[in-house]
Amino acid sequence: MTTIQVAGLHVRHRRTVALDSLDLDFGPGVHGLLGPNGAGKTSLIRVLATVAAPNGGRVRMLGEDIGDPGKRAAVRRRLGYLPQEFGYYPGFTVREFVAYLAWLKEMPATDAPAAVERAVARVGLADRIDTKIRTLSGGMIRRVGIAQAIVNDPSVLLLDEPTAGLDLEQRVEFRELLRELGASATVLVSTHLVEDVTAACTEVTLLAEGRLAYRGTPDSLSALGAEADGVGDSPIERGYTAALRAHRESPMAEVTAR
Ligand SMILES: Nc1ncnc2c1ncn2[C@@H]1O[C@H](COP(=O)(O)OP(=O)(O)OP(=O)(O)O)[C@@H](O)[C@H]1O
Repeated sequence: MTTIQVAGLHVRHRRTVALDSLDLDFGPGVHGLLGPNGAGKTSLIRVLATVAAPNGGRVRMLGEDIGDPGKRAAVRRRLGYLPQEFGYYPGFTVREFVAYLAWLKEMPATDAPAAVERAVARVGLADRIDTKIRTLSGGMIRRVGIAQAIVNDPSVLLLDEPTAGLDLEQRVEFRELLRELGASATVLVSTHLVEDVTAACTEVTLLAEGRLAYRGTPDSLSALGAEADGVGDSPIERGYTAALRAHRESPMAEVTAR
């Protein structure tokens, strides 16, 4: 089942081409979005989150064309989004902030309080729910960001570097949460931490210079690393460097292994 279809997507920031005629589709599961700095990961996630309009191309999400302003509100109610730079109100408690986001997502008022408690518990902050956000650590604030993204049980969840700032134990728990969420939702996670991809993702999409460089499973990417003599400290790191090298040597060719 395809929940997100991207066709000919083009995004420019002034003179920089961030996404260059990108075609992609995603279905339920956890999709790791990898790529070097400036590859276009954030640009893609921002278009999918409906916070940035592309310069060209089309995106269908959950059966709707998100370029159609009349369809966007219905899609947004079924979306969860954690931006790379996540804004919050430091004087709000965790409960108040996540409840505010539930309200913005137009959740029914009768369901919201229990949904807020459930989302906060899922990120391991139940004991801090009535604490002001300004008194939390950076990693805890990141977890508040994840809680607001999942409060509406989204069908599409977009997480831009969600594990940045989380300690190892939290990352391990977060991967478990990702696997749970990916059982029913389409989850896109951009990350620089390839070990998160190995542990939690069902598929890998590697972008480079605004184009698709590789698609496959974490295992197939690791296998490519062994075959193509990639460099790195783990099988998936070797796969990552091998796929990037192949893409740079022949940028029109996407290496696909499914
Ligand atoms: N607001 C902006 N103004 C100008 N250029 C931008 C802007 N945002 C992004 N870019 C450029 O667009 C390209 C893609 O950036 P993007 O942030 O999408 O990449 P990324 O893969 O998320 O990178 P990172 O891993 O560093 O977060 C880069 O060349 C970047 O410099």
